[in-house]
Amino acid sequence: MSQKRIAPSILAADFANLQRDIELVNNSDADWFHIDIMDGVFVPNISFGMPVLKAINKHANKTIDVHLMIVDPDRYIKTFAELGSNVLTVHYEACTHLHRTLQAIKAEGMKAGVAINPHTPVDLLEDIINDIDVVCIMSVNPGFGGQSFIENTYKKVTRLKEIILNNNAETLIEIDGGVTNKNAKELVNAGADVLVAGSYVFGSSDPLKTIKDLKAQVN
Ligand SMILES: O=C(CO)[C@H](O)[C@H](O)COP(=O)(O)O
Ligand SMILES: [Fe+2]
Repeated sequence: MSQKRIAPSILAADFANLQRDIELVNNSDADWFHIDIMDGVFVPNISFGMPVLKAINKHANKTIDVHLMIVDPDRYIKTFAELGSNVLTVHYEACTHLHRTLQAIKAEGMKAGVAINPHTPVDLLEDIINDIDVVCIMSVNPGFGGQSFIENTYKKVTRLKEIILNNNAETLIEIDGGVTNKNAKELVNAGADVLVAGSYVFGSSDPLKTIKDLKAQVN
């Protein structure tokens, strides 16, 4: 079985010491940088935008996983490719022509991700599962870090794994929101491949050790 990945969410980093926190992730057992872009329209919060991603990319030496919480993401696919994104994830709820959006992301050389809100059933992705590289199951309502994990997520992971296997797809399952050492193992047992962790990592007294322990716990 392939290694489970840990993706620290930079939303929870110390922005006044961004380079330090990026180097910390570089030197850790983490696999991906998870970058949350919020527009204040799709979600009731604004995080940061292109100049900050550009600065992150200058120092980061791991896969850049960009989670777009913005309306009409097609407008910025090319820009995010130019900024060095490796995985570009759009929200199911923000796309009218999701299949076309995924094709456009791949045409720019990136892996294509689809995030779904807690109220969106995973079954809605079945017909396009072979076109999706990563499904990001939101285990909180998007917009903020530091929220409590929604327990119904386990059921969604199990069902999505079934859909992936039934269709011989190679899609990765990513979980985003409220991930800690309390739910990581059960998520992976249900079929999760990538665990995003923001406040659990950067809010801990020793983020390097927290990442190391989380990675060891799920592998
Ligand atoms: O997409 C997100 C919020 O919309 C973040 O990636 C997520 O909240 C991670 O933060 P935490 O681990 O603190 O819940
Ligand atoms: Fe996210």
